[in-house]
Amino acid sequence: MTNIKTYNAISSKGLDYLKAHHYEINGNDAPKGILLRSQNLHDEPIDDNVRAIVRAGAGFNNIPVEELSKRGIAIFNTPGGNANAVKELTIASLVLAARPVVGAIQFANDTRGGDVSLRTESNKGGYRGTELAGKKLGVIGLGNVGSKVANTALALDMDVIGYDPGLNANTAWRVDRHIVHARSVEEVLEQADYVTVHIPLEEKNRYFIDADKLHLMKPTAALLNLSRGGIVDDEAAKEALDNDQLRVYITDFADSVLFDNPKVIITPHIGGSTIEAEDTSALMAARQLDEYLTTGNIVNSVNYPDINEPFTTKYRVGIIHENVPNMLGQISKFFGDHNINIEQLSNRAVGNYAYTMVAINDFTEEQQELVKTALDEIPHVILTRRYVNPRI
Ligand SMILES: NC(=O)c1ccc[n+]([C@@H]2O[C@H](COP(=O)([O-])OP(=O)(O)OC[C@H]3O[C@@H](n4cnc5c(N)ncnc54)[C@H](O)[C@@H]3O)[C@@H](O)[C@H]2O)c1
Ligand SMILES: O=C(O)[C@H](O)COP(=O)(O)O
Repeated sequence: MTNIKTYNAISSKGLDYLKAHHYEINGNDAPKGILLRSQNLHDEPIDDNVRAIVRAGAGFNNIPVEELSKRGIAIFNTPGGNANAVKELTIASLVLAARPVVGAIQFANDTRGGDVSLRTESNKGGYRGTELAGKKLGVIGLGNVGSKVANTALALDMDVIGYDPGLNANTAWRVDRHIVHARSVEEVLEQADYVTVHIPLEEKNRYFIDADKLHLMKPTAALLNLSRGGIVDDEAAKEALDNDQLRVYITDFADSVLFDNPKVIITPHIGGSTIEAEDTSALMAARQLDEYLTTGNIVNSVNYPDINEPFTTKYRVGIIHENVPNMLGQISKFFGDHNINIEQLSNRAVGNYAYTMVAINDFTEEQQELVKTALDEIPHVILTRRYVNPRI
């Protein structure tokens, strides 16, 4: 049985799927795959046997993607699997930023003795809030989460302005046509009463919301960060709050600099923590992992191009290689030189890496052995795997 190593609490929906497909979970053999959530893999040795790592969730900044890509390890995430959960917590956070609900609950619970009803009723003026309707929400990042937040805010009668220079023809359609597309993030920050950030923690996004950007915001504005610690410069946010340049900051990422601050609300990274989101993400992750390990199909990879073709031949060879000239020429020449007939050849490249899948019907044991060893000798080939179709 193929062993899969797991980290973190992975929903049984995903684990059961793998067990039903003849995988062992956390067995004694060297693992072929890793399934995880937020476990930090940056300082963790990854066994040479590992061929795939799947993040049951969206953010993959906990995985050393570049280093593992050079070793031929395919890395996947489960885009959208927990987006609804984050959307709902973001809407809750908007309400918490508009109405002093947290303080009001605390006050009601702290009320001891006397005429409780009179005491709470007479003090409720101290917990007056504002309404979201008619206010402007700025959404930075209109991906799986941001687009849902933006669309839902329209239904709350908010005006919505969004910023995402990475939208393409496939992703732009998710965003309601009533959402104004800003040309710059500055435009969003200057106009919005509420700003919510839904972007990945990549190097270019570290401290994306820094002191300069905070200065552009209205002093009455609220800032929400349910994307990652490190996307907002928390020290700068604290300073903006202390200097009345920002009204409230809600974050899903604890940072000691923000503790015990009445203008801050911290949740302990629970954006994706619903039963539904954990089930969906784990099942997506398990399916993608099984699909790659058994057919070579790549779906939702964050480091290699996706290729997802029906497995209709007896064999396939998947070749992960660098995205440099003449690789297809050399690969097809290799098969021709060894008298192996190619039924179908698929190739895609993204960034520094490319994936070539060769479909084969007639493939002797000797030829298979050769492919396993000699193909890897072609310069810039990183890893070759052979797949056998169990249905033929
Ligand atoms: N709090 C939680 O539990 C939780 C749950 C899910 C996701 N997240 C975080 O939220 C992030 C977003 O999730 P998603 O599912 O929407 O991801 P996604 O990949 O679907 O969308 C991210 C969007 O951000 C855009 N983007 C990237 N950099 C940008 C920038 N500088 N300015 C504007 N737009 C930018 C991209 O073009 C993309 O459309 C994840 O990377 C993860 O870190 C947190
Ligand atoms: O990026 C994500 O999907 C979220 O941050 C959820 O993380 P978790 O799986 O550790 O809850």
